[in-house]
Amino acid sequence: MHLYTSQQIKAIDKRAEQMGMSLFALMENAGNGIYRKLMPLLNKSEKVLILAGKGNNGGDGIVLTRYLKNNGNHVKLVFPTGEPKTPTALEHLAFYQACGYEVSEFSFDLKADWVIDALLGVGSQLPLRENLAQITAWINQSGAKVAAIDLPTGVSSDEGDIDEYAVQADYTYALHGFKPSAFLFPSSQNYGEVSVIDIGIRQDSGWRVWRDEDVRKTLPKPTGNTHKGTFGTNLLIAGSDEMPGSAALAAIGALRFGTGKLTIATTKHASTIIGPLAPEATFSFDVKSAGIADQYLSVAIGPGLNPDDELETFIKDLLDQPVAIILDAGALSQRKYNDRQAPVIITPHPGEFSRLTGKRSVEIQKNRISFASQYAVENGLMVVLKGKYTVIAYPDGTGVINLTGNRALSKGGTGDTLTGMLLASIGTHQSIKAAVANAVFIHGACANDWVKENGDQALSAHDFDRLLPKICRHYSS
Ligand SMILES: NC(=O)C1=CN([C@@H]2O[C@H](COP(=O)(O)OP(=O)(O)OC[C@H]3O[C@@H](n4cnc5c(N)ncnc54)[C@H](O)[C@@H]3O)[C@@H](O)[C@H]2O)[C@H](O)CC1
Ligand SMILES: [K+]
Repeated sequence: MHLYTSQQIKAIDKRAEQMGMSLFALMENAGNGIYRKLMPLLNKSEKVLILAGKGNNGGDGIVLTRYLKNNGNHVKLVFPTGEPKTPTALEHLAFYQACGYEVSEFSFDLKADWVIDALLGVGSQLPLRENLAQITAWINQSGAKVAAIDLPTGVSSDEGDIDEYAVQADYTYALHGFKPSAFLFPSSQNYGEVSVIDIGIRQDSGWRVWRDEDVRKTLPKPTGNTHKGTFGTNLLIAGSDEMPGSAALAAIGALRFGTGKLTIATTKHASTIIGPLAPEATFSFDVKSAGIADQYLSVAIGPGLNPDDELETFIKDLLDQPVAIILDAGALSQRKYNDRQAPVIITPHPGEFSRLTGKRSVEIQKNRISFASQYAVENGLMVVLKGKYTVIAYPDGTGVINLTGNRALSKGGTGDTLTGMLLASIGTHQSIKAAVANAVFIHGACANDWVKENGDQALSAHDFDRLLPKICRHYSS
């Protein structure tokens, strides 16, 4: 479940060849792997049309055709843009023909139940040239089920850009690993259901998808030997007279995700509203940044706070303290993060990230992974870039993509709950990377559980109060 850019794939192919694994063998593994995934979906009576391009993506299509023919499926191989040009695709074509199999003429009158898009892969450069746009437009209106090899033709590999006539796939078989565009916008919408095909090379990417098994492996198990002080005291600086609820929602997230002791720094008025919703918390009405590290294990600041000069000065001083800090909402602004040893985590949604970086939200959505990673590395912090496919970028250049969550989360207050969960999480986990990824994963998993029985529009952030106990139990048992 790793991610690779087109450049990385090219380097991997080269290295594999130097190590003795030929491109011919990799292409064989690719075509065979796709065949195995596709077989259970295909009905023997269905007609399959393989559209192969001139590069190695077309070569994968040639191998797939051979396996389908060997199996007795109704399958035609066509080269709508001309015969293959790369040496490896030509070698596979020669073997295909030596097996006694033929290449058919392409025509817009061909009919099929399945179209396999083997036109362009990671070697593609947008926009579509020559007659390709005509062919992809024909695929999209053919009414056939469409499976794309590696990526849908007309979709960029590493960015969210798509050609106007990009293939709209039902299934995409990504080779060796996901390409970034599977999790970017609008490109991800062209992929359909994506799965990764193992082509026999070791996985070595610094970026991957955070999966169920990662959560089960890293989520702390109850040891029976803990007390309220085991995980230290967490400090939540949140809530104002006008926005007391944000602090309450963050407190629910923290308390339900493992905080042993929680102190909330807020206004007296806000405390009267927060108190009944989070009676376990204690309050501080005059918090000072000096000495915070001696009293608290970690600090989250921002939900329900107004971004003003006073807050900015406070945060600057806070950043000098050797304590883990989570910055959200009102605490997110453009600033310098001088060399700090203790971790900083920022949790912007694309609009907030746009304010931090000066980049437009559409550009951010097209490049969520690379922009988040660049910001994390340059500033030495962790970025949780929220939204569908939340990106978690670590300061060492690695990162993970989270796939849990759904539309139900697009509600005010759910982000506050996540901030509280992150605050609790970094106190209970051994690894801070896993702490952040698990909080994001479980937060999304709560929303997934919610929509099993409820309307997505009906989720409110305070529902996490009862969703979290169930979902935590599910992943820690
Ligand atoms: N390690 C792996 O993952 C392996 C993947 N394989 C497959 O190989 C392709 C990449 O092959 P490559 O030959 O580099 O590129 P393409 O097949 O994507 O196409 C290049 C071909 O297309 C022309 N072209 C590019 N852009 C356009 C455009 N916009 N319009 C028209 N024509 C275009 C270009 O000029 C070239 O002629 C990868 O995706 C996998 O499918 C290997 O099989 C095994 C190892
Ligand atoms: K393709």
